[in-house]
Amino acid sequence: MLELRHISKSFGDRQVLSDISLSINKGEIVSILGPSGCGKTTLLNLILGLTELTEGQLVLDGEDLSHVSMKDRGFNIVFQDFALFPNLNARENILYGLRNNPNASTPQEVEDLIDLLGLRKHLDQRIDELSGGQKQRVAIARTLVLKPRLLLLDEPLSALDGIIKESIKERIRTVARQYQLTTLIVTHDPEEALTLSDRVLIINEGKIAQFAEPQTIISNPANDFIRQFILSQLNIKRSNILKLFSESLPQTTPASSRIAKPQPFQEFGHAVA
Ligand SMILES: Nc1ncnc2c1ncn2[C@@H]1O[C@H](COP(=O)(O)OP(=O)(O)OP(=O)(O)O)[C@@H](O)[C@H]1O
Repeated sequence: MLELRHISKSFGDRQVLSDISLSINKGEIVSILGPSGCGKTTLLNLILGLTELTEGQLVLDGEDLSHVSMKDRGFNIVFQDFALFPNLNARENILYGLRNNPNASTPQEVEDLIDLLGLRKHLDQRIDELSGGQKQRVAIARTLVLKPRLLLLDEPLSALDGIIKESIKERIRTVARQYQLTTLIVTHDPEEALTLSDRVLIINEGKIAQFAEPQTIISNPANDFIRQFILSQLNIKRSNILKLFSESLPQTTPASSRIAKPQPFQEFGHAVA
């Protein structure tokens, strides 16, 4: 279990995060959602160890990691721009991290991961010959061969759309379940957070606005900020949200009354990105 205990962060006089306390279960997928500047990236960087805490503690399975270096925390992040090597092919990128840590995965584990992420037929292609979804899967594979104790994803779907996005979501879920890998995802997109995660952490102005399961956030938003933040996005993408949460929405709210009868959720599990 990952525990954040009364975490605060200031840059100079400016407090960016204040008194963040929560626990995340092993294998859980949690999205960190909030408007631009609310402190999402700062929180991710504090967990990763890129930034020092001002106050509070970060504890994993009872071990206090608050002052442990980034390298020794054993976490890993997939950045928004993938940070792949364009002159290497997909296989070389996946294996790159193992050069300094050759025993992190066995050859069989690497092959299993390649199959799990559907990358076998792309292994000999150079990075600039791959689609956005394929690059994202290579970036995830390259991180996973190092067997991180925690997977952090920074806006993993922002460069993708439609069926490719759904396919990557499905794969992130499969990886988290199969490897019991606690996964934290930064996003500014409510639809993404609500459809991908077990629980969503909504931050507003550096404080927790709500930390709950998607259905609870939809049916029982904690305050006006959530109501407006979620509902305004629902108005744009309501059909997608409703496919998943039609039963959770109160029947009498203005938003739900404007919405057409929900269609069954379309399964994209076998789509190829
Ligand atoms: N190194 C720093 N020094 C000073 N202020 C910083 C630093 N890093 C972040 N901030 C400030 O902290 C606040 C939160 O920034 P952060 O990047 O965490 O927000 P965010 O929610 O990730 O935003 P976005 O969605 O736009 O990336 C911002 O007001 C930002 O200006």
